[in-house]
Amino acid sequence: MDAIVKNFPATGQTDSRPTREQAEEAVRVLLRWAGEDPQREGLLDTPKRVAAAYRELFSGYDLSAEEVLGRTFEEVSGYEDAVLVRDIPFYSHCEHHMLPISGRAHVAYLPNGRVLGLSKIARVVDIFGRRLQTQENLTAQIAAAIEETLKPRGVAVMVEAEHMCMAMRGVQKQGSTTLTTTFTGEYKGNAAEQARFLSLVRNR
Ligand SMILES: Nc1nc2c(ncn2[C@@H]2O[C@H](COP(=O)(O)OP(=O)(O)OP(=O)(O)O)[C@@H](O)[C@H]2O)c(=O)[nH]1
Ligand SMILES: [Zn+2]
Repeated sequence: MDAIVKNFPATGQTDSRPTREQAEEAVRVLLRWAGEDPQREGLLDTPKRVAAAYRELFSGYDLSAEEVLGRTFEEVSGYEDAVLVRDIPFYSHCEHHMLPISGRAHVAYLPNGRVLGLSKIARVVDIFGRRLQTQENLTAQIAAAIEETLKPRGVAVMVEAEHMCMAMRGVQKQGSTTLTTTFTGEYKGNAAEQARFLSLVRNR
């Protein structure tokens, strides 16, 4: 849990960040490492583009899930059954190879008098997705962020994803997906609630 909390809210270390020029130089080194000539015309602007793309792909370090989830609604007319947002698409990058992970997250919670704006759940998936991740940590961080800010009766998160480090290289198994789940509160140890979550996710 410590690792989860440490990564939350944000870990944007702007003080120790290299300059854009240093980042671009690092891209030139990797281009040479790949066997390319960074001075080739088609590659001249590539370091600049890659540095900019990195700011976008890893923008989750500059965002705080706590801030995004801070606004909750209390007027819910006594609604207390599960709220499920399923099929939230996301891209992330594995922390082992820095290669893409693409998948879908399904997030449910049991309200405790307060609910979240639905888009905020998808935003939280993006905040943690746009960091270097393992799928296990991504799943646990989404659950922990909702648990700690909304304090619902329980949270259920399922992530299904394909890892390019397993598809494009290494063991080269295209199309295999990894499934991870985290359950907190009333979902934890409650097989019936978990089964209901899984069937809501699965039944179209
Ligand atoms: N648990 C977990 N493992 C991951 C995730 N993303 C990638 N991996 C795995 O991390 C492992 C890293 O293994 P290492 O043996 O250190 O690295 P490697 O030699 O590049 O491994 P191979 O991919 O088997 O070639 C691999 O088995 C990857 O499939 C993830 O989200 N969760
Ligand atoms: Zn990997």
